[in-house]
Amino acid sequence: MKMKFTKMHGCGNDYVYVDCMDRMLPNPGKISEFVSRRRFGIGSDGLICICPSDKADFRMRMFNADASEGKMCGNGSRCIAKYVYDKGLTRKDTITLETLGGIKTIHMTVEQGKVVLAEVDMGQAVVRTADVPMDWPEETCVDQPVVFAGPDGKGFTVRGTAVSMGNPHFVTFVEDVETAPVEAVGRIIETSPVFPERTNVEFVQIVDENHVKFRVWERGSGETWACGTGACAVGYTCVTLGKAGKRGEFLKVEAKGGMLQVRTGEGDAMTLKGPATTVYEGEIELPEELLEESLK
Ligand SMILES: N[C@H](CCC[C@H](N)C(=O)O)C(=O)O
Repeated sequence: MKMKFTKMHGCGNDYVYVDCMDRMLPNPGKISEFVSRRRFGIGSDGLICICPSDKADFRMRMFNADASEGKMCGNGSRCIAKYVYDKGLTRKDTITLETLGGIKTIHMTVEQGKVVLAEVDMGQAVVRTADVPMDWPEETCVDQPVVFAGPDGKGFTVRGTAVSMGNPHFVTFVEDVETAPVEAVGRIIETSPVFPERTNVEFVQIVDENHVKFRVWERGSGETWACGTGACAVGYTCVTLGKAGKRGEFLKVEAKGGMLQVRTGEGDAMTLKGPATTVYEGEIELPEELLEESLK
């Protein structure tokens, strides 16, 4: 089967986008794993399917590079807005998007007929550990020392905050993101039994009161160059702990691949703003085995 796709990214968080308005892909998780391979595939952080919805204008299904399905994707939502507007699937410059993490509203900035910037109402940041989910004795884990098991079996402590943005995040502060042990520590935290559904992990450096930098280890995809839900978890944590930013104002949250802006509003309602970029369109032949597996 040949699959048409569009390669898009938000601050370097790149996905393969497929129009599934008429028909959902068979075995999308496996296709995500296949196309995501950096050297043997198209190369991406995962696969995003644009589907019809009976609750919103469109529906997003997003798959990580390891085939697992994600509940919400901030950068993906912005790119979907660009996709549907630029391709004429909608004429509205504000759309609603159904995700496994709830219905999100996206406002677009259009220049010369194309979307250049999109702002997403990301919903509420939630710190109840039962909702993250996190296996933790307290109702919340805000700036708490958490013990994880190292590869040698010995425990080590990371101070952090567990936040759900529809998907789980663990936010920790570091002196310098360049030298932060993103892969070594990120992988351990991602797969620790402390997070029964695994977690995304953000390493944050304060630059000044209006600007922070972060690197992210994503559940199911490894280190990515940006993460929209992660940026919101970072923005929320910075404002709540008084480390940077002000409630009701945008904070610059800089990812490895570019600048995102995050606002923590009334009732912890989060807003994410940033660019969305189309790289190229293509067509790929999918091996029959991939598709056959879906019939089992
Ligand atoms: N990159 C995405 C999040 C992917 C989430 C995924 N890694 C998971 O929670 O399983 C974002 O922009 O929000």
